Amino acid sequence: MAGVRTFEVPDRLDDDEIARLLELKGDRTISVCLPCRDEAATVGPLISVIRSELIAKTGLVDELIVLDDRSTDDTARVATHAGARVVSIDDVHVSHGEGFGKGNALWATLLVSHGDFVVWCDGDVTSFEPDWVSKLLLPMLDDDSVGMVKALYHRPTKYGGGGRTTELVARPLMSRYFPELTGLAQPLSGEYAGRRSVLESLSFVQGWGVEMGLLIDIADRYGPEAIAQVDLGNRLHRHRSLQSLSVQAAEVMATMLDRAGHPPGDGEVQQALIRADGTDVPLNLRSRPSLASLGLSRTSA
Ligand SMILES: O=c1ccn([C@@H]2O[C@H](COP(=O)(O)OP(=O)(O)O)[C@@H](O)[C@H]2O)c(=O)[nH]1
Ligand SMILES: O=C(O)[C@@H](COP(=O)(O)O)O[C@H]1O[C@H](CO)[C@@H](O)[C@H](O)[C@H]1O
Repeated sequence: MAGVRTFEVPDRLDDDEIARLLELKGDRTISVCLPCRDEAATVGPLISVIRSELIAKTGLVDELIVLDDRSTDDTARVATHAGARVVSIDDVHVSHGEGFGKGNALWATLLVSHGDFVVWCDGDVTSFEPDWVSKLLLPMLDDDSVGMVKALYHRPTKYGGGGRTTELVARPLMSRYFPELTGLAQPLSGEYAGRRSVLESLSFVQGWGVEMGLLIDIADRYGPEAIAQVDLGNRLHRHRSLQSLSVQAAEVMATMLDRAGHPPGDGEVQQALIRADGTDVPLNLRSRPSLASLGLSRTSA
């Protein structure tokens, strides 16, 4: 069975490898986008290192955007001060209607960025290395048939393993319905790169189902071999409570079951996670249409 491809990359990219990467890039452009909701505590150093190592030093990255998703902390000020272009989600909503969630933020970054390739990174990562961006780009710059590159990493924390939603929801459902994706170690990883022409052809689930939706749709449309993964080493990030993660799990599950052809049965469809005390949390299962379907495509990298 065809599946996703794992590309070997060196632990550290030396000057020769960076030079080769720049040659492969040619005159194509690269955007790094950070979706952020209340990430003032961690986003500054991320921006600084991307600016100094990937923009000023090598010129690999052409554009750095922080998408501020209604932060109530100092994210916008910190990000502006560190040198990112900060886009408020409210400005996107003025022209495209209101949305919510991580997927909505990612879709907005695709809309406002210009790169032929887009690299995403979560704003709460504290183990970021500039090589991550280079490694995520390598397979796509080298091979035109690769449309998306996901990070594969190790999580040296007490939570261990692949992450709780990954191991308890995404992986079991991949095994059952999408075996062609099971080779992906970190399907939910927030660090990944995409080819604009591919990304613009896809709709984006607005909530936490966005990563699984994109992967399933790319495999369906372009074949699983259009998806690659590269090893980025160790990753550290903030951990949510189980209570909060259960909403993420419910949205990932709903996205996967919908795409597997198992939407909820007849009768009233529950679009909420119902807790034992009877309270319910609405699930964010709406989608943003592909940019191509809106006539908003930019390039064809
Ligand atoms: O509605 C949302 C939810 C998340 N995020 C951002 O998406 C990334 C991933 O979210 P988070 O790290 O909270 O997920 P977790 O790793 O805890 O599952 C982070 O940069 C968040 O700030 C966002 O912009 N809007
Ligand atoms: O993998 C998972 O199960 C969750 C939660 O991880 P933890 O159990 O807190 O290590 O984390 C994923 O989702 C996040 C939101 O998009 C991303 O930030 C992580 O990269 C991703 O692994």
